Amino acid sequence: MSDEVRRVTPESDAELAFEGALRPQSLGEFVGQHKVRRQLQLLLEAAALQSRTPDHILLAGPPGLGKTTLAMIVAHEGQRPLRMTSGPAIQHAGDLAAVLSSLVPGEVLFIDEIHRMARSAEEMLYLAMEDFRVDIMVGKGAGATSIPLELAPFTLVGATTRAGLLPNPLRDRFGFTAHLEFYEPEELHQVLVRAARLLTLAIDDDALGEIARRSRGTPRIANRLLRRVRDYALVHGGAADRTAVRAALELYDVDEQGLDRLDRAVLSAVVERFDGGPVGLSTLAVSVGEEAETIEAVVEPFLVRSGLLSRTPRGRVATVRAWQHLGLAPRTTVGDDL
Ligand SMILES: Nc1ncnc2c1ncn2[C@@H]1O[C@H](COP(=O)(O)OP(=O)(O)OP(=O)(O)O)[C@@H](O)[C@H]1O
Repeated sequence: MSDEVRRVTPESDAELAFEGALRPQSLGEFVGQHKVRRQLQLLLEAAALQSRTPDHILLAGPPGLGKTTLAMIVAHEGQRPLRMTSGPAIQHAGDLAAVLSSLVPGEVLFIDEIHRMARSAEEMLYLAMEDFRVDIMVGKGAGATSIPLELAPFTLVGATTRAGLLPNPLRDRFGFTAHLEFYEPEELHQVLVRAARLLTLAIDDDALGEIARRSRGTPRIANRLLRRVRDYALVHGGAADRTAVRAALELYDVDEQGLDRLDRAVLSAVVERFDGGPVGLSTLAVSVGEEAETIEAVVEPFLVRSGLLSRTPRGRVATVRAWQHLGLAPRTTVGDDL
């Protein structure tokens, strides 16, 4: 995985521990995503009333929006054990069989980055999700036989940054798919108020508002910037106020709209090197020295949502707002109306 993918995932063990401490434990504590929360609540309550395992759940959306947190909440609210693994850790059907066959009744199985699981394992998962059964192949060639193995009923919670990459048969086996959206600044403000309280951090409300506005609509980034501002105030011996936020965010290359270095590199490439576009994803990725997957799953969703970039059938196009954001006069040819 590239550096920039890691950039939006936890950066270190310290950050993992920090995230763990701030993770909401219940749907009531989970900020924002109102529709998804109500839908999940209904699904969990219905399952509880019927004393059965909740349907399988697919959580889709950019990194850091709360997919892992929601998986933990599903387990916690239903007082069920949770097993966590990830697509890249399942490279063979046997890896999955080992996990599935050791689940206890009612367990929640969380598979992060489920789109990166091996194809052979995917096929095994279809049957497991539908019938709580797998067929284990024993032997090779003409003598190979399959032995059916009954599984304990479980709830699969899959997370993906790229729902479009999942094969339809897999997608169809989830009883519920939640598309997580970027958070509004007011919602991130609430996330930060809660984090500051849990960390017993003295920081003024204005400063929290400023961090919320510049956190790329992402709770993980909001919490991370809060830490950087805390560090800044600590080292400079001043208050954690709006001035400290501005100075800290400038130091970490976060601009007024919350764009970071890579966001701006992509935007500048489309505008300056490709004259506003359209430009294809792979050409764009090469020109900024980044993996296409990172651009597509991490950078673009936020630029599109911010009204700075458009995806068209012919490629990526910078909007008028993008030119303005970079302090340039918009060109006056095709694409300006986008
Ligand atoms: N709705 C929310 N309310 C409060 N905190 C949140 C919320 N969503 C996420 N967070 C916080 O943001 C951090 C990242 O969340 P989480 O790990 O669930 O994201 P993710 O979508 O699973 O990311 P990835 O795809 O990289 O695994 C956690 O510390 C979590 O506490």
